[in-house]
Amino acid sequence: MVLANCACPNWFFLTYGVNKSCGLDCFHVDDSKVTLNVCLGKQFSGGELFLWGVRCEDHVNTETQSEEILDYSHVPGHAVLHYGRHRHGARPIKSGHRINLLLRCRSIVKVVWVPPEYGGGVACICADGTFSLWKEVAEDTKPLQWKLCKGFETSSNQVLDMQFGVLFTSLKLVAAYSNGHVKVYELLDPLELKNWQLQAEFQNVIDSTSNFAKAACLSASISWTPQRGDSQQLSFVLGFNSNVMQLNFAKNTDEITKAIIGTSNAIASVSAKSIFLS
Ligand SMILES: O=C(O)CCC(=O)C(=O)O
Ligand SMILES: [Fe+2]
Repeated sequence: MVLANCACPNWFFLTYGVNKSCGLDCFHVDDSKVTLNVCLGKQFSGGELFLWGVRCEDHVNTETQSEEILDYSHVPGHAVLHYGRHRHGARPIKSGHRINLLLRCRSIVKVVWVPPEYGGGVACICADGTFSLWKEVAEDTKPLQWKLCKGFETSSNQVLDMQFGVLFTSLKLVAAYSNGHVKVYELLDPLELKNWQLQAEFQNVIDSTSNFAKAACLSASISWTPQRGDSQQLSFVLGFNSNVMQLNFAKNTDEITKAIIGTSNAIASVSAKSIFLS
């Protein structure tokens, strides 16, 4: 199983002809940070690429301003590089055939299986710091495919690490972000991998960042503590590396943040080292 070719197809060829084109109905955003679209040939007319402005996930269907509209006629041997979130599509081919190489830059840096009792799926962190959940779709005649279940909103912060934690019937997911925040999500419906609720959010370097306002995390590593007996508490340790030397040195012992996650939603107390949910 090669996930890179399924969940985040990095590159593929497109062939369009008069009866096979993308058309206005395929107006879309790509599942990538940036897309490189190289026209390889051959002879064709029509098939222009139209671009209608960059939008975030929540505003993908908002109005287009006239100054945002850009029509580009493909030229064999030339390439276009655009943001994945730049809304775009291709007009129908009027004659001939067009072949393009599409390279979607969104390589995977980490995959984690969803615990088996919650179905076959994986979480992916991509090199651009985005983070999503994918489910296997098996159809008899077709090769195994991966379908996007949930893309987590990361704003301009990158996800550095994530891990699942299982507490009785509840599935939790903890993610560490480049701005030093840690988010704990809970799955609301065990049968619906897309329904997650943010249960807690905290700063993992809470004392230190007030002194170093611009501190950011460069890497992080999370591990859930093995559960003992029938303990009703779940905890994890988080190690991180920040861009502020003093944080990594002077606060050496604070690099490990320990969080105790109980069964309900409220944060009872927060300190540099411990988060208690009760
Ligand atoms: O046909 C084109 O040039 C654009 C195709 C495209 O945007 C895509 O496949 O994602
Ligand atoms: Fe596209």
